[in-house]
Amino acid sequence: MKIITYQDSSYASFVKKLNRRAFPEHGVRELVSDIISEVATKGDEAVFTFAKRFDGVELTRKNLFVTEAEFERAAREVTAATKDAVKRSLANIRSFAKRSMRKDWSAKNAEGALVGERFTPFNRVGVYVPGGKAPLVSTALMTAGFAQAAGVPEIVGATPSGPDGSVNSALLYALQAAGATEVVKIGGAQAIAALAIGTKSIRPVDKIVGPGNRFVVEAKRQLIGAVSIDLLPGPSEILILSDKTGNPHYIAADLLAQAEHGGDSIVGFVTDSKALLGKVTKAIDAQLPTLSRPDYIKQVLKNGTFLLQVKSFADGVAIANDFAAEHVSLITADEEQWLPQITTAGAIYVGNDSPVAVGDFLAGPSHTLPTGGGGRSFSGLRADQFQRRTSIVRLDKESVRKSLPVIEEFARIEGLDAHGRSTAIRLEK
Ligand SMILES: NC(=O)c1ccc[n+]([C@@H]2O[C@H](COP(=O)([O-])OP(=O)(O)OC[C@H]3O[C@@H](n4cnc5c(N)ncnc54)[C@H](O)[C@@H]3O)[C@@H](O)[C@H]2O)c1
Ligand SMILES: [Zn+2]
Repeated sequence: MKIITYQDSSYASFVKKLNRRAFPEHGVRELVSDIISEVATKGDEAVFTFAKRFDGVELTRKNLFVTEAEFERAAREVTAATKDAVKRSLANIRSFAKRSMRKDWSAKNAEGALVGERFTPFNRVGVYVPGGKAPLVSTALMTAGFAQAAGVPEIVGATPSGPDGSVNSALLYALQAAGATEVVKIGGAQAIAALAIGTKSIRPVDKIVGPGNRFVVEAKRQLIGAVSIDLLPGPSEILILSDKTGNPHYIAADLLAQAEHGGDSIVGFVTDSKALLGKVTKAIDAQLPTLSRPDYIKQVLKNGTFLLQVKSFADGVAIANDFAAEHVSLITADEEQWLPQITTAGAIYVGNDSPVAVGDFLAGPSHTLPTGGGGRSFSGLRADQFQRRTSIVRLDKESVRKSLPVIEEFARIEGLDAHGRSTAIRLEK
């Protein structure tokens, strides 16, 4: 853990680095580009080769997709408690999704033409569910669940299988409950490429959503155009910003929960209270031995964790906006003042009693959120991202008459006679 205060000489340069931009890593960019070319030229065969190389599984056209029998077995194996948890989480997702969906509208413009927007669900989307480090059952709900709520008829789940070709039962159950109509047992950049470009066995999709490791994220970035995507959600992260009213035990617990994601996760704590910083440090040490993924946690504590003492709470807010964290926890006596000022976070958890874990699993908004500084330009996954928007325009003679002088002027400036003519002709007897 890096502990830094505003009085340290390294403070300024450390804070400057927190203002990040997500750039693709050099080696990853080339590797992913090669994987995409292979899938584009060799199709299924390339997919099978990479599945063997990276996931150690022998795939063929026969076992590439989850079968009906596998879905049935999963539903038998899953406990009633799991089914109930999935059901309750999906209920919150659906009601959240319903509210954030965009609705058709129409209105008259200044010339009296009818203009409006119509929203229709995408026909076929791919939902990537990471499978490398943990069976992310909740991620299946937090992606496919929104596509389902938006009325997408074909939802293709993709998740890497284990070396024996199986997929975790709870994950399969959740995917099906959240509306997946097919599940293909592949992961990594090759899965994204296959979904975007299509192979003999895998029909291409129109849009790909969902988080993943650096290979998955980079593949989504490179394939924009072939498909649209949601955002580039990479390794999970948290920034907890607290004044002296923060509960150190709760804060430590949230930091450790985030560290549990392992890998390149980033965990930050920012406070203007020296006393709280000391208490949080102690609480982390006290809680750590009681947790079950010590290796992942220790790795993140070593490489991706910082505790920062700022001079004023306003400095902390500025840092939070620069850092643009996936999750921000805001704990302050003056919520009314500070909450509106945090504008780049994927999600904000407010107050001592709002664990990020509840947002991960149950609250309603998708936990698929921008990371790596992406929060400055992207928002988290929402139901309206599964709606295609089409604008609609209808004129009558009267609105054509009122529009004509403006059309003719633009036609003249741009040298596009036929444009002017196509409008004027409608007023001829
Ligand atoms: N931001 C969010 O909303 C959010 C939500 C959930 C998970 N996540 C993140 O998603 C990530 C999941 O990563 P994961 O690794 O567990 O699962 P993953 O499914 O994303 O990646 C596993 C796949 O990567 C490929 N791969 C592995 N090593 C490779 C290599 N050396 N070269 C090329 N390809 C390789 C393999 O094909 C494998 O199938 C984590 O970082 C987690 O924090 C983010
Ligand atoms: Zn989490």
